[in-house]
Amino acid sequence: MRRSIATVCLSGSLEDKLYACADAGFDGVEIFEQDLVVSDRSPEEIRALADRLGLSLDLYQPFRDFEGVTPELLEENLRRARERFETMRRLGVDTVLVCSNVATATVDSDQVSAEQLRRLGDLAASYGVRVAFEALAWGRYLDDYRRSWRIAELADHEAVGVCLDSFHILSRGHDPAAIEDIPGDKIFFVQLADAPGLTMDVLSWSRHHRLFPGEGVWDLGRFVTHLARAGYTGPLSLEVFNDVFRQTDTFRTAQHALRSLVWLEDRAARLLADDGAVRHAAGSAAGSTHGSGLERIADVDVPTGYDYVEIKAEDTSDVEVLLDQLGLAFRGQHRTKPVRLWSSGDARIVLNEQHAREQEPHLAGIGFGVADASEASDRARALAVRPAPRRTQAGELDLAGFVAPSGLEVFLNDRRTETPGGQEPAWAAEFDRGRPGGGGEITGIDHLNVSHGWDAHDEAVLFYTSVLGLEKPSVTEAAGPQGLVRSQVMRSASGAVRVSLNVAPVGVSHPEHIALACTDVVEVARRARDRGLRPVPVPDNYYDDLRARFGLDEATLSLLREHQLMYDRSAAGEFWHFYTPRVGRVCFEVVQRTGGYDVYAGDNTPVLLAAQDRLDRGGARPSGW
Ligand SMILES: O=C(O)c1ccc(O)c(O)c1
Ligand SMILES: [Mg+2]
Repeated sequence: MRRSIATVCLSGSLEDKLYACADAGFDGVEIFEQDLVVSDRSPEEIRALADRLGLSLDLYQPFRDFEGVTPELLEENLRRARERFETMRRLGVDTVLVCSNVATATVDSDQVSAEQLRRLGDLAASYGVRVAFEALAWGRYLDDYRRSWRIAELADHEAVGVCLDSFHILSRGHDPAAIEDIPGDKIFFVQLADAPGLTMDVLSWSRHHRLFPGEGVWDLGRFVTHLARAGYTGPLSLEVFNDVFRQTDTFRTAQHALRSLVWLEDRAARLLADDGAVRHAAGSAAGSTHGSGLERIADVDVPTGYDYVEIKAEDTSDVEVLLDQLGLAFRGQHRTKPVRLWSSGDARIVLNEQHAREQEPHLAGIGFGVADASEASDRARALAVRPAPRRTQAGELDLAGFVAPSGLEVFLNDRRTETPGGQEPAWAAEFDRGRPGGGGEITGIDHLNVSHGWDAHDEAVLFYTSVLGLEKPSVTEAAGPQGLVRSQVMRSASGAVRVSLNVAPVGVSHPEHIALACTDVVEVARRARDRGLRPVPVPDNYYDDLRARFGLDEATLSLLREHQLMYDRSAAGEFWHFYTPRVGRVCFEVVQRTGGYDVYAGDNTPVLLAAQDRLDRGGARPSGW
């Protein structure tokens, strides 16, 4: 389907926006009126630029407060409309979005609104313009798309149809299935936005918090299937009012936006195909995706586990001290690069000193095991993800790598070899001169906690959703001394891969951590202490709180206190864990899950943040203590 975007989604001047949309690969744009009003380019110049860039101008919007008014006001509104149609003629745009009256409506009547829209339709037709009527979620009388369609139907004018905007429909909890009752050719335009699940007034939610499809809580794939079944063939257009995207780089945001549409089309096409298969089995011929115009891309190949985590620094020796204390073994040095591998069980940590001058230790890459790396790479390429540069020597495995938001490199590998200790990623054979893999208590990587700036978080959510097929079960918030840290947990359906995406407070380099799974956290902590590790200290107040919350016995509490362990419990099981101090920007967490405990001890995060802050300040207290 044609891909379009409202200029209101992006930062910059109207020309900047057009260049960025064309560069990202959009087919067309909606001109948000204010973007034109504040521009020093004439409508003719904008039209010529769009033409040169190969962009169609699909919609002019919004025309406000038209229907449900007194006869005197109607005449004034028609005069306003004539001026706008004049502008549209100069721009060469043939569809105007008219949103339901929020300010001046005094008549709550389908008949009256329909008659007034018919008058507007007559005027519009004389300019060759079509009117797409949109029910705003906060319209004075009209806030439901089913009613806007009823009114457009009553208006019974070839130049009057509806505009459907997923935000207004889904924010009110209205069932989108009734879209299928609207003839496709009367749906004149479609606007798409996702949103976070917030409880607030719909106007503020809409104007500040909309997200690109795939980044929020709504099933927009399903929404698009209703449009396809209604027979809609016009553009799918993003209309995302969002305070962050109004500030981020125009070109980057346009690319990010297009990725959301590519993902959405694929998802909707797959849902249609699945529904079609069901209908087919039930004996009906309907439901084929043929003709829906929705483009499918390569299958998603959800990672089956972590191959490795890469830490990069000019000097990684402090990290190696920590790994040794935790019981991982030095597996070897890479044959041709200043790269070293440490491991225990399936926990593989790659330490990279290549091209890392003056860099402190930080999380630089994640390797995932996938079933078919070439298919997974095709998908990433279809989603226009930038490939990661990699220098590979003859005889070395050429892993497919991609750059995730904030520069983290994600590598995908499907080549494994049998070793005496079990299966291993094939690239591990490129490391030698070390000891065999440790078979200690550490068994693998439990989860990763990665940080993004406030301006890259939503893009990161979309990356892990669209490229790797991870789900986003929950959002948590933890208060730290330097600000609130918001975390979006992303995980594979099996739980084998979990990545928690943190939004760091502005100006704070929030620690990233690698959580290692183990079979006996007390033993790991004991041995680490014998080897000189001082875990992140946990205050006594925390243990008092644990006693109050869980009624733990004194023996358990003193064991926890002795090893500076933290604890959590759910109906399904227990979670025991501790953190190492950080080295550069990274630290390690060691975790032991028992039973079916499947979350992340979110209540313990503020304890970590406060303790880490004390360590960063060298334990200094304000003077007077
Ligand atoms: O917030 C608004 O006013 C507004 C304007 C035009 C739209 O299409 C819309 O969905 C919202
Ligand atoms: Mg809209």
